[in-house]
Amino acid sequence: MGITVLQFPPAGGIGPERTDSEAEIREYAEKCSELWRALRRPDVVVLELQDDSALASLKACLKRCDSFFSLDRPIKEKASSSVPGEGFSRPNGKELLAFRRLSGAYGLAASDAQALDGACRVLDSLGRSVLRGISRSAELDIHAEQLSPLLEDDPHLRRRPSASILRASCYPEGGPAVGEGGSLALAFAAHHDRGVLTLVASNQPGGLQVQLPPGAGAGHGGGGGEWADVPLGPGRVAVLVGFSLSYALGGLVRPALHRVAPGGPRRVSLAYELCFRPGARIDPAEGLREAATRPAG
Ligand SMILES: O=C(O)CCC(=O)C(=O)O
Ligand SMILES: [Fe+2]
Repeated sequence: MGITVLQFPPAGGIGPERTDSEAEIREYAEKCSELWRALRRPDVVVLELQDDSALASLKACLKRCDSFFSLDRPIKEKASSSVPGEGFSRPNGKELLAFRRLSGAYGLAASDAQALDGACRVLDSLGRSVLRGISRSAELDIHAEQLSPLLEDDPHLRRRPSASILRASCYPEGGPAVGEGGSLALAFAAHHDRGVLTLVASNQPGGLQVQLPPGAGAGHGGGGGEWADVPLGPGRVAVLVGFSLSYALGGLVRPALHRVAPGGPRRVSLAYELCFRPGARIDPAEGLREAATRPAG
């Protein structure tokens, strides 16, 4: 396991729908295979955004979140929600602003809500293009839209809160303070996400880490339990596989164990957990029937 940095989706579009240049289609197909092979190794994929307006939305949203987290506590608490896990909260020693599209504005300033909504759109579309990309890889080769019906339709069309959620987090400098209670360490605890993919962005390069499986480290054949730094920063988005995708693809890709490294500077990040829609029927055997009967190669 390691880190693969990839320019995806390639400049100018999401795929062959947008071009009839053979060279561009070939480049896209190669990127799809690279993406799949990296996730399957398993590596963490760091996407380098080619779309300036997507890059600008994420950067701006991160800056807004940074300002929000710098406000006085009573102002932030106005954005608390009665819905568990949404709005502003302080779970386990970090500060969290969890935003579900169409769930409500959580008492946020309109411009903050707009910035979070914009980041959701960018990361949602990026997640979907990753799913389309891996489906189109020569190795997996299932229909490009096979996973799409399992995702939700635009929440604005359905007029119902999104299943996917954006978590803006602010981690304190230095990590959990000793003596403040054991639960504080949970903000920095290693975990897997349950969704399809989690897309992580931060204007700061450091902080996110993934755990290497046994044997993958730089040491003498060992390496289990070593943590690898995931290089972020403006224009970069890490793609972490969650349990739902692993299940839907019959275990062909594994969920990524990740954490935020304790002991670093104060850090603000966005993590968008792309989820299947509620009630989606996921049948890995059916979904992979064709792929499974094709000779490996
Ligand atoms: O803040 C990060 O870099 C990661 C956050 C995360 O893992 C999560 O919200 O599930
Ligand atoms: Fe996570």
